[in-house]
Amino acid sequence: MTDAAISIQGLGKTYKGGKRALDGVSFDVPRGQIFGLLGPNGAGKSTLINILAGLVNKTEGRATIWGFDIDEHPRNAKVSIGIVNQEILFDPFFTPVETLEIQAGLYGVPKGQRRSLDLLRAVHLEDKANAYARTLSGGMKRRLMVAKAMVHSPPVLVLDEPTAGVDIELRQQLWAYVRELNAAGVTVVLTTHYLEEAEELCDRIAIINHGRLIANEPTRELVGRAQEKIVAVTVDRDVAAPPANACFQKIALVGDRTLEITYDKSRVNAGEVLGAITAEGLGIVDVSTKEPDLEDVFLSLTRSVA
Ligand SMILES: Nc1ncnc2c1ncn2[C@@H]1O[C@H](COP(=O)(O)OP(=O)(O)OP(=O)(O)O)[C@@H](O)[C@H]1O
Repeated sequence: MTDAAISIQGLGKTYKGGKRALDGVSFDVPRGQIFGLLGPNGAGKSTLINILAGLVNKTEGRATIWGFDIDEHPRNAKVSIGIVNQEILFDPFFTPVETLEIQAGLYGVPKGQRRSLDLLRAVHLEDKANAYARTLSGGMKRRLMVAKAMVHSPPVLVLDEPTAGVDIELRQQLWAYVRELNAAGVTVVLTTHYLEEAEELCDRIAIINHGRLIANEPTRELVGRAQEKIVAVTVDRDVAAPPANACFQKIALVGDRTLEITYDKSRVNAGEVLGAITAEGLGIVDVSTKEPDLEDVFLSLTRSVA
C-alpha cells in the first residue's frame, strides 16, 4: 500500500509493430497536488494515461491508483480516477444533465447521491443543463467532459491536454475550476503543452521524452535547474562594440548603452559578470536579470537527452 495518489514503477509499453512508447518509467504523484506531466508530441504521455484508464495494456511494470493496483484491483483503481481524454466523447443527442446522469449510472452512483446540477454549475454550464449537447461550443463541450469525469467523485482527476483548442478565457475558467477541485482535496494530474501554465498551476512536474522520464521535481526546483541566465546591464557611456570576456556565454548590444549578457550560472556568478564589465572601464548604471522560465528548462533538458 502506498500513500501516493498514483504510483508507477518500471512502466513499459511496446505497441504491436514494435514501437517502444514507454520505457522503465517510475514516479509517484503525491496526494493533494497538482501534478504536471510534460513532454513533446509522441513522448508517451497519452500511452501512460491510457494505461491508468485501463484502455491500453502495459507490457511491463506496475501502477497503483489511490493504493489500488490496476491489475489486482482494477475496479477499485478505476473508481478512484476520473480521466478527461483529448477527444471529446459523448452522445450529441443527450443534454448535459442527461449525459452526467447516464455517466453516474455507469459508475453505480445512487440517484440520491448524484450531483449533476452542482457539477454543471461548477463548470459554468448550468444554463445549458437542458440544451442538446451538440449545440454546445467546443469550450463548453470540454467543460462538460470535465464534469463527466467527476460524477463519481474520484479522488484523482487526470486531464489529458485539456486546453488544446480552448480560447484564453475558457482556459482561465477551466484552470480556476481545477484549482477549486484541488483546494477541495482532489489530486490533479494534467498533461499540457502550455509550459507557462504548468509552471503557474503545478506543484510538481515530471517530463517524459522518448518514453523515458527525464525529470520529476517540484516546479520551483525544476525551473531553478536552468543553467543559463541573462543579465541586462546599462552602462554610463555609449559602447561601440560589446566587450569580450571568458565568463560571458554571449553578449549583445541592445541599445547604445545596454548590454545583454548570457552566462552559465553553474560556472560564474553575477558578481563576476559585473566585475568583467567594470574591468572594461565602464560604470554600471542599472542591472536587471531575467529568470529562466519552464520553457528554458524544458528545452535544455529535452535537448540534452535527445
Ligand atoms: N496504438 C498505437 N500503436 C502503435 N504506436 C502507437 C500507438 N499509440 C501511440 N503510438 C506511438 O507511441 C508513441 C507515444 O505516443 P503517445 O500518444 O503516448 O504520445 P504523447 O506524448 O501523448 O503525444 P501527444 O502529445 O502527441 O499526444 C508515439 O510514437 C506514437 O506514435
